Amino acid sequence: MELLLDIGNSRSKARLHDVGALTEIQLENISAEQWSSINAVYCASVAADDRVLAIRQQIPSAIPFIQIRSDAQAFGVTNSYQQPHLLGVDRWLALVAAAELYPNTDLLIADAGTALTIDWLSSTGTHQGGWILAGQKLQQEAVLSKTAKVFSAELETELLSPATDTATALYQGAIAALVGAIRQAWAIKPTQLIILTGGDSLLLQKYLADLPIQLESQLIFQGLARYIQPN
Ligand SMILES: Nc1ncnc2c1ncn2[C@@H]1O[C@H](COP(=O)(O)OP(=O)(O)O)[C@@H](O)[C@H]1O
Ligand SMILES: CC(C)(COP(=O)(O)O)[C@@H](O)C(=O)NCCC(=O)O
Ligand SMILES: [K+]
Repeated sequence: MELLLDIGNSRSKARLHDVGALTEIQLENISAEQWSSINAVYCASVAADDRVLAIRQQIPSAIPFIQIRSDAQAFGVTNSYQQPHLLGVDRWLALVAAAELYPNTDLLIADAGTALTIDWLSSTGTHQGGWILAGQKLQQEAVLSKTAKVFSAELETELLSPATDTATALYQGAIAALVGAIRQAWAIKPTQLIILTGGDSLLLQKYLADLPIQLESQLIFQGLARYIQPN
């Protein structure tokens, strides 16, 4: 069994990997018995090194800790960055997993977390580049932090429509930015499929129902799993 870690800028997520099956788990809930059957930890982090260090301290030191980095090429996927290691490892792993799940298919991959990333992957496994923009919360926080009279509220709306109060206007503006960017990406370079992942993927899905969307909530973990070395 292996422990897979996805350390994002907002939160850390963990899965136990057992012969291909992924089970959600909280690091602090892993029992002594479970630790004893974990052969290795595979970690993908886009967060600061001190976050990784703090997490590492919760892991028995005898277990090998393998930190995955973006490659120029692996598993039939080619990175488009001139300096491949600078592509976020979460974006890299999403490409690796998507190429395996949807072979011979050109894809747009949108990862809606702290940031929204949008990446194009050709049917032959070549990353063609992508975009980074502020995610749902950051979109709102940017406006809140630089204005005096805008305020927010806990909201959920079903449709995008002209808003007639401040909090809804801010919320819908944020959703429109994300949905708009995904639609714009698809408009300038359409693909057979759009894969949505990340904490806000479910939220965004309902505003994109007319597009060929596939939700893949475990994409980063599926990418990490490809790096598991046989014992
Ligand atoms: N259980 C949850 N806990 C925290 N955030 C969640 C949860 N479910 C969905 N979200 C949404 O997911 C977003 C974070 O997405 P995630 O992909 O985990 O980000 P990151 O990888 O950048 O840490 C939050 O902004 C929030 O809107
Ligand atoms: C763009 C990101 C911040 C997204 O991270 P997340 O929203 O998942 O926390 C991350 O992939 C990153 O730090 N990338 C490095 C820069 C790049 O990909 O070009
Ligand atoms: K992201």
